[in-house]
Amino acid sequence: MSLAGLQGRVTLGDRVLVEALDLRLYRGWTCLLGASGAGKSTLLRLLAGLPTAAQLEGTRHAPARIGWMAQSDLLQPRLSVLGNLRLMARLRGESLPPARAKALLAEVGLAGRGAAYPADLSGGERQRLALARTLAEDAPLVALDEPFSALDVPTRAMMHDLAHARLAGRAVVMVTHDPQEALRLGDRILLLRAGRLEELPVLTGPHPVDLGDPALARAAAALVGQMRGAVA
Ligand SMILES: Nc1ncnc2c1ncn2[C@@H]1O[C@H](COP(=O)(O)OP(=O)(O)OP(=O)(O)O)[C@@H](O)[C@H]1O
Repeated sequence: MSLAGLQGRVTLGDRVLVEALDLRLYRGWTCLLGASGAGKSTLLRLLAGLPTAAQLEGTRHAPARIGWMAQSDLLQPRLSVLGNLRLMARLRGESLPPARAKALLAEVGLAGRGAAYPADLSGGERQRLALARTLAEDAPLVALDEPFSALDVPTRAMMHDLAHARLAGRAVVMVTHDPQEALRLGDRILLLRAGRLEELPVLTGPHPVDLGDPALARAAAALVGQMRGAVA
C-alpha cells in the first residue's frame, strides 16, 4: 500500500492538466520533472491537500501530517529566523527543542543568525531557512517544490546530503527543474509531459549519487534529451 496517492483526472477549467493520473508515493525520493506550466506544483498541492485552481476528479489519500515547502519561502516577515523555525510546532501547541533548533540552523549554514529577520537574509539563506523549517517537521510525507533552486552549486550539493539524511525513511516528493538533482536524489523520477506521468530510469547505488560519478553526468545528459520537447 502506498503512503499517499492521487488517482483520476486533473482539470483546470476546460483544460485537462493530467489524464489518467496514477501517482503513488512510497518511502524514498520521488522527483517530478516537467516543462514550466505542465502542472507539477498543482499535483504537489493536490497531494498535500492545499487549495489550487485545479480540480481532481478522482481519489486522494495521504497521511494527516504532511511536510510542505513551497516555491516561495512562506516566511513570516515579522518573526525572527528562530521564530520562523519554531512556528509550525507552535501552531500545533508544541515546541521545537532549543538544541534541535540550534542544530538545524547550523546544518543549513545559519548558525548565529537566529535573531535576524527574513528581510536580513539573502534569497539562498531564506530558502535554507524554509528547508530547515520543513526538516523540523516529523512528517511521514514531505512535499518539496523546487527546494534548492536559489542555492549555489556547492551549497545545493550540501543541502541534498542534509535533506536526504534528515528525511530518511519518509516519502519525499520533490518538484525540480534540475535533471542532475533528480538523478542524485531520486529513487524514482517521473516526467510530466503532455498530460501524462512517465516513469524514467534512475541511478542505482547509494544516494545522493556522488557528484564525481561519471554515470551521473551521462545520465543527466540523457535525461535532458528526454526532457526536451516535454512541453505542457
Ligand atoms: N491560481 C491559478 N489560476 C489559474 N490557473 C493557474 C493557477 N495556478 C496555476 N495555474 C495554471 O495551471 C497550470 C499548471 O501550473 P503549475 O504551477 O502547476 O505548473 P508547474 O509545472 O509547476 O510550472 P513551473 O515549473 O513553472 O513552476 C499552468 O498553466 C498555470 O498557468
